[in-house]
Amino acid sequence: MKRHIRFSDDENALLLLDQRFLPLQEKWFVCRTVEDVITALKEMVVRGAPAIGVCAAYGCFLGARQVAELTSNGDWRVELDRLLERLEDARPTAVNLRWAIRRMRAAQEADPEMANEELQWVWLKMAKDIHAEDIRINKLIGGHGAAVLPETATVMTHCNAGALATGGYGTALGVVRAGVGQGKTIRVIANETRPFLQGARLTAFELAWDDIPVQVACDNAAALLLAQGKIDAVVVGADRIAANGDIANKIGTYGVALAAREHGVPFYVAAPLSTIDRECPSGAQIPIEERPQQEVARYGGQQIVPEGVSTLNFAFDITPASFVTGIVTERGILNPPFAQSIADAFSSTV
Ligand SMILES: CSC[C@@H](O)[C@@H](O)C(=O)COP(=O)(O)O
Repeated sequence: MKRHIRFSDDENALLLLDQRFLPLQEKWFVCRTVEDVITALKEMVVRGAPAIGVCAAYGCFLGARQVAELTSNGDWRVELDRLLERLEDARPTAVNLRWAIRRMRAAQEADPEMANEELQWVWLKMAKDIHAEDIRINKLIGGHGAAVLPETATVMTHCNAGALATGGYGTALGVVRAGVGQGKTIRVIANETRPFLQGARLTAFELAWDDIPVQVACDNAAALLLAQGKIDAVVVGADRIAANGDIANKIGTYGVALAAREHGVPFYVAAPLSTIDRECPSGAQIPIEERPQQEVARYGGQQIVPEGVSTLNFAFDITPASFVTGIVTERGILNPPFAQSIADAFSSTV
């Protein structure tokens, strides 16, 4: 897969492969300000929890640069706070957004008198490091997850937890990529993932690009495919994982987990530790993003719901920890009971 998040030193801008137009068109969205990054996140130019975190880190740098141009002396810090608060609100469920901004902020708080120019330098370097680190972590996740897949496996995925949803390589699709790299014969059934069609458009696009066999199925075929014994493992990503192991992921994930449990198919969640929110005791405290009604009411630019009829557009659901076979992280696979294995993962060093 090509690199879809790039910082151009020549243009001094963040360039994002615009996922709204994939797989039909390759267009690039240019971010020069925090507002551009907020728009990119809200409009889903870029999406997927780890990718959102990487873009937020670059957004901090763009914010620091922008306030240096607009304000004088100490005022820039106040204006920067305001911009970063807005950035943090761009998408409520994906915790990597808050995680990245906190990490950037910690560097500033360590030296509160730091001049704007120096902060820009520090933050651009940090954003590039977070980006590179995410790819490295995805590869570790991939290696751990691939080890539990059979030599020949059909994997069901939901949404897109691939290179396009991360700094590169992918979490759930990182497991698939690493499995193929280990010489296993892996094919993927990608649930189409209404309404934004991340599975049909993005997962299929990036796997086909890498010559990994993939078929797209309607979301409502998932239970049938699991009942027919056609799936060896379900592997999905996560937007936020609570301290007890409850998982927030793309709407429809919970239904897939229910059917997988009923039919004895292992259900793995692949995510970096930065997706685990230890301040969130359970899934009940995870905010579920509601998106514009139009995303459900329209399909391919056409209105498909009668005018005047409202729609429900919850972007995520919560899969209880009891349905999860294992959480695949960069520190290995966490097993139930997750409250304990999550706490252990944070206390261990690699
Ligand atoms: C590696 S990405 C994991 C999740 O972020 C992914 O499965 C997902 O639900 C993304 O939702 P999205 O609304 O497309 O940002």
